[in-house]
Amino acid sequence: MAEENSALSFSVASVLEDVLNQSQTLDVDSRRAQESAMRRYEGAAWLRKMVGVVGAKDLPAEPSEDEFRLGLRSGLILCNVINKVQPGAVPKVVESSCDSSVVPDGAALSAYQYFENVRNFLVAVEQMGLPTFEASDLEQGGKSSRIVNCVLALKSYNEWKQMGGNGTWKFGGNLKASTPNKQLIRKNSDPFTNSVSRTNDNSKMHNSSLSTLVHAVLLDKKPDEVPILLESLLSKVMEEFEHRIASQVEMQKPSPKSSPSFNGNRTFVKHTSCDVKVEDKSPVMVMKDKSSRKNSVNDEELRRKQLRYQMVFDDQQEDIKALRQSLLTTKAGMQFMQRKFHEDIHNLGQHVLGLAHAASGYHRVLEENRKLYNQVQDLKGNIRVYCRVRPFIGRQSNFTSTVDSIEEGTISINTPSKYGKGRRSFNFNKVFGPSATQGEVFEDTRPLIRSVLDGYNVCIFAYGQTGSGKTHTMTGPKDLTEDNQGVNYRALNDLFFLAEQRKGTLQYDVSVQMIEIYNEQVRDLLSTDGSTKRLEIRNNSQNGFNVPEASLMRVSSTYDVIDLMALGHKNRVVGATALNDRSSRSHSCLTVHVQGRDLTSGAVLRGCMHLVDLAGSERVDKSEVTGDRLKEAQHINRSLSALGDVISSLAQKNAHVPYRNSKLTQLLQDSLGGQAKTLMFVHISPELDAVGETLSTLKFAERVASVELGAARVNKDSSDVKDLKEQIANLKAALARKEGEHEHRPNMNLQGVDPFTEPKSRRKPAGDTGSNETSKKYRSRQKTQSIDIDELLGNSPPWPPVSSPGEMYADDDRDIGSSGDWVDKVMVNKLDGARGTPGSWEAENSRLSDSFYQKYLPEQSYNMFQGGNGFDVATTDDLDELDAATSDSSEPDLLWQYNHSKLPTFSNGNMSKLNNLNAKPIRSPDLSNRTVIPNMMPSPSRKSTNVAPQRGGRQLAPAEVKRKTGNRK
Ligand SMILES: Nc1ncnc2c1ncn2[C@@H]1O[C@H](COP(=O)(O)OP(=O)(O)OP(=O)(O)O)[C@@H](O)[C@H]1O
Repeated sequence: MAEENSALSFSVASVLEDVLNQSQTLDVDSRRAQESAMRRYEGAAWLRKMVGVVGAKDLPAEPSEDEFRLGLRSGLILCNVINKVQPGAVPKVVESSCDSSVVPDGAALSAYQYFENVRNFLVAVEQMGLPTFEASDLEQGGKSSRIVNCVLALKSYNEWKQMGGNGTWKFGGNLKASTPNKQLIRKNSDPFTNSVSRTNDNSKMHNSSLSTLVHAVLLDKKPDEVPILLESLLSKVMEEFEHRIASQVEMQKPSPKSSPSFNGNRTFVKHTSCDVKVEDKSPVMVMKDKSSRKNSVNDEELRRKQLRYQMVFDDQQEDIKALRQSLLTTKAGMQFMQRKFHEDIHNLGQHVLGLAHAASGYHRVLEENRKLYNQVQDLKGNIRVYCRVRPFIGRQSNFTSTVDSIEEGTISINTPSKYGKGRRSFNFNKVFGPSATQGEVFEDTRPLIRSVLDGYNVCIFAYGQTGSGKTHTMTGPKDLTEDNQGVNYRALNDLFFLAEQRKGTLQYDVSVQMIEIYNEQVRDLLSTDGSTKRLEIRNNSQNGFNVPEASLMRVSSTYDVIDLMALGHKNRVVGATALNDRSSRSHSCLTVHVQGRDLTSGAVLRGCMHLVDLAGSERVDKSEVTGDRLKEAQHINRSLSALGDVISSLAQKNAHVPYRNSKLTQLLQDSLGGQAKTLMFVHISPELDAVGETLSTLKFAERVASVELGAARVNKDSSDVKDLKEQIANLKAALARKEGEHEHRPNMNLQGVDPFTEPKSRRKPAGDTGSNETSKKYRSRQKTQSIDIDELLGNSPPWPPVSSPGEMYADDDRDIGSSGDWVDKVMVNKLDGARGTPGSWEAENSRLSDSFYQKYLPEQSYNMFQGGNGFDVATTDDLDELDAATSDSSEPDLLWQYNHSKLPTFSNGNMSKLNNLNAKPIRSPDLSNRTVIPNMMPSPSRKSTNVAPQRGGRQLAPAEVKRKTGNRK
């Protein structure tokens, strides 16, 4: 409403203004007419003055335009006047012959005459440089103002001339006075005009300029004109006002022209509707219309802008559409990519899983390979070699080690320039670093212990330079605890543990011996009297293992072993050198005999194990030994050198192996080149100054590792085979007696008689064993009916040795054979008992032969001895295979024995045996039917049950051991 009021008040002011402007326009026109008349009158007056009233009788004093034009039409007045101003300007003036009044409108003169005067006048005027006019201007409708202007210019010229004609004549009249707009412009200083202009400039000035405008309009008006003018003005105002009101009302209505979408600006609409009326408006209205036009232009511009915006908007819509489309496409693409990505990730995951699987498989395969490698080694019968690095001891902890790295089975040694600077790697079955515990070291040895119980021969020996830790590994340190016990204690402990576990099915007897080889003499470390008897090493026909003829002590618990070993270690020669304050000056060997009886089948398993702690090789310049120590060192080095020779020839597969060159190699003969399971612990010292010894030790160990053993065989006799063996032994004994009687000699040389137990190479030369001492013992044993078959055969010193458990206890005069441990003796005793009349060889032989042939020759023994194709007797090899299948050995050992029996190509010279074996059934039903041996040939197990247990099985109290032994150190 306020807006409407303001629009209304504006309209009143502008209406009034418009009215005043209109009246002003009228006023200007009248003034213009007045001015023109005035100039005309001035011209007419001057002309009349110049030519006289008579001469200018056709020209009234205040002529109208027509009168002025007609009065001058003949040209006479003009020519006469100009000749007065400029004499001779028109040389000849055609005068009128008659009174012009008679001929109205100059018709009395001919047109030609008039024209000549006019023309002459115009030429003269032009020549004078005065403004001219057209001759036609003198005619009706011509522009009289131009004629007036020319006359006034002539007048001015005349006046200038009369004034003296000084300077340049300049006409002050307005040559273009006929142009009203110019005149209006020239009159811009007029308050009215200013008012309009200001109104145009600023509508706020309307009210103030209005009074000025009215004042200006009325200023020069006569008093009697004012009421009429005001009346007209007011009526105009009212009329315009009503018109504006109507327009306002019209504007209130929605205009069909106005676009609803185009901001609905009413002012714009109003001005648009007024556009057509601009020409009819007052000056104020014209200004308003101009404003409207301007608004219209703005409107157009806006419309164009709107169109542009619309186009831009449309374009943007299109773009948005396109963007949306591309967004959708991108989204779909992204989803596709995402799916693809997930698929790829999944595939990648699968691939990684596959790889991980493959990797774990690869590791499994590696592990498997390692196992297989060991198995192949086992199949090849190689000696296992474990390497152990001694830690720095005492104050050596900061010393640099020669050991560069240790990885599973590989040890790398940094070699100084002297040995070809760089690194040298050695591969063994296992390498134990300086931090390896006694328990860890034993863990990898355990399967071999189990093998002993399963009837295998085992040899574990420690090799290395002096002070490298051999005794530590095999026995332990000086201050022994359960944790730092060495292999010997742990092995025996395990044996008892396993024996205990198996006691429901197998009954084990365990006996130990302990010897040392000191200065090339075999000495009994468990001798009760502390003597240093020289003993021999010989083959035990029971298990085919070279064993010493030393005291055989039955043990039934770990405590027994601890006591006995304490005794043995006391007896062992130990001396201080520059390299080791407790240097072992001898090779020591703890031999463990195990005999297990199957409680149901009666089969007997015999295992034998050497646990050898070698004396250390030493450079005497380093060990700084003299006297006895030097002599010991020389013996030690010589025997180790002999061991090296044996290893070399075994590695080179020489036909001849020099076992007999030393007691040590004799002892280890079956362990190195036989059918035992052998493990060597090679020890090295970490010190830099020992690197030479370390390298040669490791090279030696590598060589040992390459030595191929014969296939390990289980020492198991079934009841039948055992009985057969007993029969054979009896036959041998009978034969020997017979021959002895025949030759009247008590000792017989039966060399080459026993094809089963004694290889030719191992037999001693005739006469070598028949020492007086032995003969005496033999004779004394005869009294107690306790003899050894080998003793009987006379080709070796008596076995078991004189320092048997029976002899260990001087007050116990028991029969060695009565313990039932060793079959040979049991058999002999049995035979003796059965024989009734000792020495009756014929009768005995006849009885044995009868018995033997009745039982076996027709079916078995004949074939067995003759190699015929009759009854298939299970040979030792058959039994080995059977054992392999039934033994509760640890897996590697089972594989060992199984593969050895199955894959003869890896074993030496067993092909023919295995071929036979494969052709035969493993266990013949007939054989099982024939395993029962008549009463006259009781099995050792039965025999043993008849024999009262002796003190050999009792645990030896340390005090008792001490009492019975002397300390040689
Ligand atoms: N693995 C080990 N951990 C701790 N100490 C060790 C280890 N091996 C050896 N020793 C110590 O090193 C020293 C020498 O060891 P040890 O007597 O066993 O050597 P050796 O090879 O038997 O020497 P030798 O040949 O002269 O008899 C001993 O004091 C021993 O306790």
